[in-house]
Amino acid sequence: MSAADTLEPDVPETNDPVLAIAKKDLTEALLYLDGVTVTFDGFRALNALSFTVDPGEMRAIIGPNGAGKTTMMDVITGKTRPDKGDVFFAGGTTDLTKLDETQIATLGIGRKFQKPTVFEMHTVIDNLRLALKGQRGALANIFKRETAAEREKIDEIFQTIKLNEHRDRLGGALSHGQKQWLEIGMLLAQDPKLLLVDEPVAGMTDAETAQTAELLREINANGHSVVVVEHDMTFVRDLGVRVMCLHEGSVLAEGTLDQVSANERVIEVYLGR
Ligand SMILES: Nc1ncnc2c1ncn2[C@@H]1O[C@H](COP(=O)(O)OP(=O)(O)OP(=O)(O)O)[C@@H](O)[C@H]1O
Repeated sequence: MSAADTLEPDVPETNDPVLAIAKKDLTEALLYLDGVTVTFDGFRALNALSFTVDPGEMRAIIGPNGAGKTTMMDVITGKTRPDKGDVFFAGGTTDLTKLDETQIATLGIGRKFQKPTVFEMHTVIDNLRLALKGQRGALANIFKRETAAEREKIDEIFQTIKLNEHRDRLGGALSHGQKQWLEIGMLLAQDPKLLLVDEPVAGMTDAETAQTAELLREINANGHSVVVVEHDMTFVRDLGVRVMCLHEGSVLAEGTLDQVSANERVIEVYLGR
């Protein structure tokens, strides 16, 4: 199915609820995965995976090890090509499976990997400067005077990630949690429409975990859509968002955390373990 086929305006009305949802979501969704299958040596890491993320939505994704969560992020960011299926962005206008990783990042999809990767030998503020100027590349750029707009943007990010008092410390001197927040700030410098965040609170203290939930809620309230993969259920509860449980490469359950946690299959394959 091509994007052009799917967006054909004269698609006849359908009584099939799945098709009806697909039709509605293609024009309204920020992200739309449709029947995405990824096979590694005959093993299906993703199995006809379909879901949507609305503009401005934050979605939590849970599921047992090997459920396909990382592979799903790899497909969205262009690292892995699906064998089958479509991945549309921005109301179905863009088929991400036709783009490479750089093009997808440029479209406004930012990804935070599990481990922090800040520049340890640079100050916190220089890390943000580098992220802001990333498009222009050269490391030497951080020594050039920033524009008023860049300064304003950096101040805005510091407000959000709450590291203002650590501006002049080296990245490497921050705590694990602070490094994670700095890296999220570095992604915000690129103004992503959609932020993919992989297990952000792994290794964090309880206080850092609670602060991370607050940070992501604020980022979401500022208009960024967020997809966050996480195993920590206290954190997922703090996020207070729609939850999707993946299992064997497909959606096993979707709804509020209470609804998903009460699902017998979710308890059997994941929560009850
Ligand atoms: N490059 C690869 N080659 C072969 N198999 C792979 C590859 N990448 C992932 N897999 C397999 O695909 C399945 C899904 O892996 P994936 O990493 O997406 O799961 P996950 O839900 O992110 O798990 P976790 O919670 O442990 O991170 C696993 O069985 C994994 O071993």
